[in-house]
Amino acid sequence: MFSRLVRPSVISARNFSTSKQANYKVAVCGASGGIGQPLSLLLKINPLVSELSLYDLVHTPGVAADLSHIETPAKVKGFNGPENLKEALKNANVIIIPAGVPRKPGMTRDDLFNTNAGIVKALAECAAEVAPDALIGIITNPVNSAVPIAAEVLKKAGKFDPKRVFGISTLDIVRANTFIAEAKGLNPKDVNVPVIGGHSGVTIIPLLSRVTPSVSFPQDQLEALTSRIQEAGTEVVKAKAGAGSATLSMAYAGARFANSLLRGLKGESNVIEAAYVQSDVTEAEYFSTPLVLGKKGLEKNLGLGQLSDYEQELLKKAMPELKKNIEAGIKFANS
Ligand SMILES: NC(=O)c1ccc[n+]([C@@H]2O[C@H](COP(=O)([O-])OP(=O)(O)OC[C@H]3O[C@@H](n4cnc5c(N)ncnc54)[C@H](O)[C@@H]3O)[C@@H](O)[C@H]2O)c1
Ligand SMILES: O=C(O)C[C@H](O)C(=O)O
Repeated sequence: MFSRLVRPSVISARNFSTSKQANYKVAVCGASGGIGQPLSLLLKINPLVSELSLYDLVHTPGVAADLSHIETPAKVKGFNGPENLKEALKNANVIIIPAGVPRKPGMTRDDLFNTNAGIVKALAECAAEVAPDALIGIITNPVNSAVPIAAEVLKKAGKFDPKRVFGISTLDIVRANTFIAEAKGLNPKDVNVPVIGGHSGVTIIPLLSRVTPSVSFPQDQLEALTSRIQEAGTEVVKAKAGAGSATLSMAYAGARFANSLLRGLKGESNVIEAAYVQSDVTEAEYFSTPLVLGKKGLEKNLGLGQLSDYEQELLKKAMPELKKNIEAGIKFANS
């Protein structure tokens, strides 16, 4: 169903086969926000979710009441404010974090660090205490630094398992699939573009030499498409003109990733999804590559695979920025 998330069956959730149902508690931190609300909606209609826990500083009672009227089995509860965070996260199987401020035109994702780093740190501290076995998916920017922050916090608490902490880079893949399908007149649901690296500008590395179905482009078009994928977030920030960044496409991407985590937990085989995780495939300590997901989270890192000369160059350009972002996250968490 959700492997490419929205097919018509998703809209008519009552038609879901009951054999797909399972009992997982999913918590969304930042559930009242631009991403949090549509993401929570998509999770409410996912048959693998039995309990949906909505945490934010504001508005969760209203969002929870609204979603709770949808005719699907998932029980929805809203939790407002830090005093209710523990209850919200307690025994969660999956925690998805879109809490924090988004960009305005002219800002980089790094400009969000000062505000968002502390938010991710506090949420990870609580997860370490009350949901140490949860799979944690981080949407909050800058993702390149936010994941190392969460990892360091969990390490300090003695609860870090690199198989359970993920930076959600799915939107880069969703966009790449869409743009390549448009360029070649294909149905996007049939297109798979591997995107590796991190989640900002030059650290986003689309592997257009490895698209399925196989496609090729003259060098100028290859460079233009690569650059559009790398700057797609900024394209949305500019179009929203001060009203934030991507929310709806991110909710879709976040729901697709959460669904892959849940399918893995449930024991489905061959669940493959890329994410930004602790990694030894390059000299960067965190890196996004395709992963096999399973009952304990990350089961196998599928690595870089073969890169073209152009992609090798992109990787070389990404590395200094990525390492700097990772270092900043580690330093913050330990300061
Ligand atoms: N990974 C990606 O691909 C990707 C894509 C889009 C956006 N983002 C990032 O996601 C984040 C959220 O974006 P948005 O558009 O939903 O923003 P938003 O401002 O609409 O929503 C953020 C929500 O977080 C809540 N929040 C703030 N501090 C909190 C805290 N301490 N605990 C819990 N909740 C808290 C706010 O109350 C708000 O409801 C931003 O950092 C944005 O850059 C990432
Ligand atoms: O661009 C942003 O600031 C939000 C997000 O990272 C995106 O890629 O849309």
